[in-house]
Amino acid sequence: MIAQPQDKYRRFKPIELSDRQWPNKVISQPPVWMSTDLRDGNQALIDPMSVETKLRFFKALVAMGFKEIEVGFPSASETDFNVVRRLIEENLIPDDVTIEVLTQAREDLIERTVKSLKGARRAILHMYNPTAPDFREIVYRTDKAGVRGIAEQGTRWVKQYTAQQPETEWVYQYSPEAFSSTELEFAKEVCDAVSAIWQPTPAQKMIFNLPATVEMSTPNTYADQIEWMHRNLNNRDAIVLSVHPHNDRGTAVAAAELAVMAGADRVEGCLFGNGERTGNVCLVTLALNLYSQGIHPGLDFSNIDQIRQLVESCTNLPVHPRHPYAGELVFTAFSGSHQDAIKKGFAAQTAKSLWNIPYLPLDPADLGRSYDAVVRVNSQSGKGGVSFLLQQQAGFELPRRLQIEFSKIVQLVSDETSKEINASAIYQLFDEAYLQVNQPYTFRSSKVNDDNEERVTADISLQHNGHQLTLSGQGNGPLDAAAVALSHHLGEAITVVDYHEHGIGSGSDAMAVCYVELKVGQGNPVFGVGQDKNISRAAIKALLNGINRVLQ
Ligand SMILES: CC(=O)SCCNC(=O)CCNC(=O)[C@H](O)C(C)(C)COP(=O)(O)OP(=O)(O)OC[C@H]1O[C@@H](n2cnc3c(N)ncnc32)[C@H](O)[C@@H]1OP(=O)(O)O
Ligand SMILES: CC(C)C(=O)C(=O)O
Ligand SMILES: [Mg+2]
Repeated sequence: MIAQPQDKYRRFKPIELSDRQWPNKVISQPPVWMSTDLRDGNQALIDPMSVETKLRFFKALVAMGFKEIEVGFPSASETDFNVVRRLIEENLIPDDVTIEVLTQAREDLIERTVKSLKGARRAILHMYNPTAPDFREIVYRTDKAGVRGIAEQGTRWVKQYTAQQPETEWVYQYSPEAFSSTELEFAKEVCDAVSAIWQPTPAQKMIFNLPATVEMSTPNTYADQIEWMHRNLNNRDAIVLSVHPHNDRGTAVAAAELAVMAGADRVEGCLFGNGERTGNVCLVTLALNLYSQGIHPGLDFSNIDQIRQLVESCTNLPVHPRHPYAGELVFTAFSGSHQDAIKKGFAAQTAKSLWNIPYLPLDPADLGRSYDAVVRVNSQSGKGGVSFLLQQQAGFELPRRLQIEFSKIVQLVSDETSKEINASAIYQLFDEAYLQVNQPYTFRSSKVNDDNEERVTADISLQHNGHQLTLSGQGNGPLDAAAVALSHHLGEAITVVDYHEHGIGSGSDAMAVCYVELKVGQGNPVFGVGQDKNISRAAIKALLNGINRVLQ
C-alpha cells in the first residue's frame, strides 16, 4: 500500500522570529544580479555547453547588463578551465564586469581554480561546503565541528593561494550549501568563522551566499531565515548578503522577492529558471516583476525573443510557452471576455497615461514583442477579438451590432474546424460575407445629383439576371434616394435602421467604408458594408450588399 504522506515526510519547522520586519518592507531598488547560467545552469544540462557556446552565452549576458557572472567550475573540467582562460586572455571581460568561479573546499581544487584566474583584473572566488544535518550525517559522516572545519580550512587555502596572485582583486564568496535546511545558529557559526579568517571590511566586502539548495518550505520561511541571518551575522556591514533559491516547490521567485525584502543584497539565478532539478530562480521573471512595478531592474530584456532563442540554442532546452513574460503565449488572449477588455484597454490608452491594459501587466512592446499576437481567435473568442483582428488586419471599425453579427459567422467556422482562425482568414470571411455579395444585384455605377440641397437624386445602374437595370430615386441624401429607388423596384419598403462610416488609409489610396443596417419589409435588420473611394458610392454599395444578403 502507498504510504500516507504524514508517515513518510517531515514538516518543515517554522522559524521563531515573532518580530519579523520583512512583511512591511517594499522593494524599491534592484538587488545585485548574478547569473549562474554558465555554472549551475550548465551543470544541470544533459549536454553541458562547449567553450564556444559558453563564450557566446557570456557575451549575451554582458549585453543584457549583468555585472557578475559565474562562468564555471574550472577545477572540474578542461572545458571550464579553458573558458576562464579564453575570457581572460582574449580580453572578453569588460572593466565593469566581474567573473565568478566555483570550487569545493579541497586544496587541489582551490589551487587549480586560482590558477585558472591568472591575469584576471578582478574575480569572485566562490567556495562551498554543505552544512545541513543530512549532509553532515549521510554524505560527510561528520559532526558540526567537522563541517565548520572544512569551511575554515578551505577559506585558509583560498587566502593562501589567492595571495600568490596579488595582481587580481579577489572577492571571496562562501556558500553554506543546503543553508535552507541548516540550523540557523549553526549557519551563522560557520559564516562567522569564515569571515573571522577572511577578515572582510566595509571597503572590501566578502559575499555570503545563502542557498535554498533544495527549496524546503514556503517562501515566507526562507524570508525568515534570511532576515535572521541579516540581523545576526557578525560584521554585517562588511558582508554582501546573497541568496540562491532553487525551485523545488515552484516558489523560487516568491522566495527571492521575500528574501530581498528580508535584507538580501544580491540574487543568484539563471535565465528562464534553468538549473538543477526544477531550476534556479528565474532572473528574467524577477527583473521584469520589478520593471512592471516601475523599477528599472538594470537588466535589458528589450528583445526577449532573441534572448529566449539564444538560451534555447545554448542549453538545448525549450522555454515553456507560458513562461512569465517570455513564453510565446503569455501576451496572447484567446478568450472572448479577455479580448474584449484588451481591445477596450488599447482604445482607452493614450500616449501620456500610465500603462493600464486589462490582462496585460506589461507592454509587450517593452520586450520587443509586437501586438500582433496579443489577440488570437479560436472557438473561445468573442466579438472583441474578432473585430480587433479585423481592425488590425484591414482597418475596419465595425459598429457594435455588426461585431456581434460577424463574430457568429467566425464562431461557426472555428467550431467546425476546432482550430485557431488568423487575422487574414477573418478578413477573408468578412470579405465574402459582406463585401463580395454581388448576387442577385451587381452594382455597376451610380450618379448622385445633389444640386438641390433638399432633394437628392440617385441614379443606380445594376445588373440583375443578365440584364442591365437603371433605377432612380429621390430622398434627403444619397442613401435615402438609393433606398427609395430600390424600394420601388422591389415593391418592399427598405428602412435604414443605422448608418456608420469611416475612412481607411490616406492620400490617393484612401477608401470610405459605410456600414448600413437595414430592414426589407418587416424582416429582421441585417448589415450591408460598402467600400469605395467615393463616400456616396460606398453608402449605395453598402445598401445593395445588405439587400443582396437578405435576398440570398
Ligand atoms: C549545489 C551545487 O550545485 S554544488 C556544485 C556541484 N557542481 C559540481 O559538482 C560540478 C563539478 N564537479 C565535478 O565535476 C566533480 O565533483 C569534481 C571534479 C569537482 C570533483 O570530483 P571528485 O574528486 O570525483 O569528487 P566528488 O565530486 O565525487 O566529491 C566527493 C568527495 O568530495 C568531498 N566533497 C564534496 N563536496 C565538497 C566540498 N564542497 N568541499 C569539500 N569536500 C567536498 C566529498 O566529501 C567526497 O569526499 P570522499 O571522496 O572523501 O568521500
Ligand atoms: C554551490 C551552491 C551555491 C549551489 O549551487 C546551491 O547550493 O544550490
Ligand atoms: Mg545551486
